[in-house]
Order: sequence, then C-alpha cells, then structure tokens
Amino acid sequence: MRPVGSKYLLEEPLGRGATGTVWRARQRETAGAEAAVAGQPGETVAIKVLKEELAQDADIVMRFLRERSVLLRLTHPNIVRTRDLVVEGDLLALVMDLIDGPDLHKYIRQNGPFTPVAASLLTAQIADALAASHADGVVHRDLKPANVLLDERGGQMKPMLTDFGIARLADSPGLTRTHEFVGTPAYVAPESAEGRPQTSAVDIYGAGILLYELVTGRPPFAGGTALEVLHRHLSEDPQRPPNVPEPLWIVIERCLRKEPNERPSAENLARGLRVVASGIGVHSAPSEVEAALGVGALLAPDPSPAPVPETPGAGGAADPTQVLPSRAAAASPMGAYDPNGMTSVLPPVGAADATSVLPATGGPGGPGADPTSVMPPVQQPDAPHPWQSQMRAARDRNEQTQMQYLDPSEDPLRRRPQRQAPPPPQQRPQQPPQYRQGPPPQQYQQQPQYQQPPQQPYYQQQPPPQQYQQPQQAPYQQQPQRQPQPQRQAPQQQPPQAPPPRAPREPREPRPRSANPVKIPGLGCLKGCLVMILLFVVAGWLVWELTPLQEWVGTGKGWWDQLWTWGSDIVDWVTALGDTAGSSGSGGGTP
Ligand SMILES: Nc1ncnc2c1ncn2[C@@H]1O[C@H](COP(=O)(O)OP(=O)(O)OP(=O)(O)O)[C@@H](O)[C@H]1O
Repeated sequence: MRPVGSKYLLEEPLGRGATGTVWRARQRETAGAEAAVAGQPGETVAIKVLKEELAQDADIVMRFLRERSVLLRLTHPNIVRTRDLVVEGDLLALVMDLIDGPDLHKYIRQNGPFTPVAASLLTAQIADALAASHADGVVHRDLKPANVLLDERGGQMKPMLTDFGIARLADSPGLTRTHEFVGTPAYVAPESAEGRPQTSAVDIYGAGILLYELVTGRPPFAGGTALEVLHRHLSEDPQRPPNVPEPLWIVIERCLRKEPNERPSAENLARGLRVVASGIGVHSAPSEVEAALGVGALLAPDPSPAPVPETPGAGGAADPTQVLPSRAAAASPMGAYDPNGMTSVLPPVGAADATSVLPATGGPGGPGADPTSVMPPVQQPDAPHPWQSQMRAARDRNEQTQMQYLDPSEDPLRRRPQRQAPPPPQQRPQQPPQYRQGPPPQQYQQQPQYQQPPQQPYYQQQPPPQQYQQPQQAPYQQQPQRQPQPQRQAPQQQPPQAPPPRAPREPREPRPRSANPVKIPGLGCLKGCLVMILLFVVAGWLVWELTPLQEWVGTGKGWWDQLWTWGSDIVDWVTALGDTAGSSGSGGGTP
C-alpha cells in the first residue's frame, strides 16, 4: 500500500483513463478542514491520481488549485462526490467517493443495450446531474458512458456522473499550446470539434450521444479515423435506428442538433425523458402515449446556457483567473462574486472556507495582501510565481508523505511496466488537432436476451496516439528516490539547469573468446559425430569387459583385439565388394 498525502493509502488500481489512474484507497486518518468530506480512518475511497504530464504542468497545477472549490462543492445524488484534493510534490490527486459498480461503457459491453424505457430513465438522472452543475456554472465537457458509474446498491442501479472538472483541468493553456484536444471523438459536439464557443449545450449533445448508445449499443457517429468521426458530427444527420420509439427519437434528435441553441436545457431534457419513459412502456395509458408523442414541446432550449470559460467567445475568455461565469458565482454558495467579472474561487478575508487553498493568514503577497486571493494583486518581478506560493501552501496543508519500507511484493506499482518519459511539450511538432481516443477497440458481447440486431464491431478506432500506447507509470513511482523538496520552482522563473554529469561508465569485462572463433560450417556436426563414436567405443568396451558377452561370442579376445578384428573384417568385406563390382562390370563388357 502506498501513501498519498498523509491521509490516504492507495490499495489497488481500479482503472486507467486518459488523464490518470483511479485507485481504491483507504483513509488513514480524518482529513483536515480543507477537505469537503473529512472521512473516518479505515474508510474506503477512490483516488484519481492525475498523469505525470498533467501534474508537472504549472498551468494545470494552478487550475487544479483554483478549481478545488468548484469541484468540492458539486454535490448531487447523481454526481460522484469529490471529497478532497491532494497536492504533494509532483502528485495531484482527487479523492472521491468509491462507487461499487461498473461504468456504463463496461456495462453495455458486457450486457448489451438497455431497453428504451430503462435508457430514458437512466439518462433522465444524468440530465438531473447536468442541470444541477449547469446551474452552478460548471460544464462537464466530457460526457460519455465511461464517465457514468453505476452504483449498484439494494438491487437498484443509480447512475453517477464523474470526472467533473477533469476536462477543464486538462484543457489548460499548457495543453492547448500543443493543439491537443480534450474530448472523445465519438462524443464531441460539433462546436467543440470546430473550436467554436462552447456552452453547457455541449453536455446536452453528449447526453444525446450517450442515450443513442444506451439503446443501440454504439454511438451514432463512429468508425473510421478520429477526423472522419468529427466530420460526421459536423455534417451528418443521425438516422433513427429501428428499435428506437418515435418519442425517444424526438428527444435524441433534438439533443443532437448541430446548432447548440436548438438543444434542450438539461432540466427540460430530464423532464422530457421521464414523459417519454411513461409513454413508451407496454402498460402506458393512452394519455401517456399521447404526452410522449408531444415531447417536442417540452424540450425548450436553455435561454442562458453556462459558457465554458476560456474558450473563444465564452464569457471572460481572456481572463486566466476566471473560473466560473459571473451568473454562477452570484448563485454560488462558496465562491465570492467579483464586481469586475472575475470570479474568485475563495471567499473574502476571514471567512471560514472549508475549501480554502491558502492558510487564513500569511498569504504570499506579504503583509496587507489578501491572504485568500488566489493570484497576488500585482505580480512583482522578484515575487514568487503564484504557482510557487500555492504549491507551498498546499504542501504545508498536506504533510509530506512518510517514507516507509514497502515490501516489493506488496507494491502494486512495481508490477507495472515503466514508461519512457514523454518528449517535452515544446519539442512536439505542431500538428493538426489530436483527438483523445477512448478505450481500445472492443466488440460488444451481446447477450441473447436483448434480441438486438447483430451489432457491428464497435467503432473501429484509430490506433491510439503514441502517448497512450505506452504503458503508463504512476507519478509517484519515483517518490522513494525523491529528496524532500523545500520548494517547487516555477518553470518560467527557473534558469535552465544543466543535467547532472553522468558517472563514467565502468570498463566492460573482455568477452570470453569463442572456442570456434573461425566459423567452420559443419564443425559442430563433426564434433557431435566424434563424440558419439567415442561414446560408442567406450560403452562397447564396458559392455565387452563387464558382461558375459565375450563368453557368448567365444572369441576369447580382448575388446581392442576384437574391435581390430571387426574393423579388418569390414575393410575386407568392403574390398571384396569393390572387386566383385569391378569384375562384374568388366565381365559385362566382354563378348
Ligand atoms: N469513484 C470511483 N469509484 C469506483 N471506480 C471508479 C471511480 N472513478 C473511476 N472509477 C473507475 O476507474 C476507471 C478509470 O476511470 P477514469 O475516469 O480514469 O476513466 P476514463 O473516464 O475512461 O478516463 P478519462 O475520463 O480520463 O478519459 C473506470 O473504469 C471507472 O470505472
């Protein structure tokens, strides 16, 4: 078991995604006031340890710290609760409630599609979760079956939306510089694919794709390369599959409109889906059937969709400190509203904020500075980068990991292959947008009871980009060698450090000379034959001398004499054979 921060121990990996690895973990001790859920010692939790390249990106660390209040306050019965955020050295981790059940992607693969009624009710709950987060100004942006966990308790399956904020973290300037795209091609809204302004309507598009996949077993636009899939999102209208009832198709089609303003709000989507579920069942009353057919009237769009911050055209696009749109901040119970349109994720001075990143006193800006401000008011040239201050504060909050002896056989990380370090981002060639691939190609294993038409192979994905082909290494694999770091330096301010000089190589031992330095073809075979003859002679001698064979043959000769006699006989016989052949040959030619 491996410690994360001072409060958690990683036990076993549950799965790995594009942004990190999720572990089953155990609470060692009650978390401090900065955690949304203090937890009890011994309690089991899930911890998502973000990938090394994310954890080492200064922009992402900043965003991670700034967004902690956004993540920690998102509570809804259908949202996986984020309990705590851990920052330690090069490690960023989200502590979540552990959900006992598969994710929707795995579930569909193993059990086949849902019935239209079940799919509608399940998606209605996901839409509830989206409605709550959109009202709080939080857009998920990576809605897909793999991000919906099924909490199986008491024979009920409750969908739980997870990975909120991960897309927001990963889509930092640090990554967008490299033109990497955050999202999964099969679930990407047309406006995201085109780089147009994004709003909460992207989640509605994702919900439409998910709903389609729940009832058919595969997303509507799949197959071919990532670019082809994106092109289909932009240009192709989805076709109604034969098993989708008319009212459900009305909902799906509205969610999949190319124009974001024509998609329903999350709240209306949830309501519409419940009406559809009541009207398409075998026992539905005529009035319910009629209401379901009129569902289109319920699917009004959101008049003020939540914008995605820092996307072109979205509110506060150019402001790197903006975390929430102002409408959300005003409604937010935890975030303070900034009249300049900037949303501080931290409360005013003196407020007891359970999610505060910095301690209540002694902020980085020195005396007089607002200790709760995420960014110092004015960045002095010699002042520490805000990232450094935040890292220091976060590290103070998380006691250093205690190094302890770990039996290698008990260390789950040791069993995993090492990954080569990825190339530094600035050396990456400029490429067209890359699209994060989902899980490797799989075929859905249909169960006979679903009676679905034969499924096509699951979307034939491109081989994943190289970075995902390599086996991953957990960021903390290097921890045992790491010296305690008093201060993490901001890359922007740090002069480039020369790599430490390599220790001179020890001279190699001279290679032992081969017994057969000149390769003679057949020499090996000849040696084998000689050894066999030698063995034969020695074995024969032993048999001749030690067994009664000599008496049976009755020659009275010793082994070597007998061997000589046999040899002479063979030579005589061969000679006689030659003579006979020669005389018969010459005799045949004589008339
Ligand atoms: N809170 C949780 N409780 C239990 N299992 C979880 C939890 N969160 C994630 N998992 C499991 O961990 C695995 C990996 O999750 P992760 O979110 O990293 O995958 P992903 O959604 O495919 O990746 P990404 O969103 O980074 O592209 C999933 O199979 C999921 O079932």
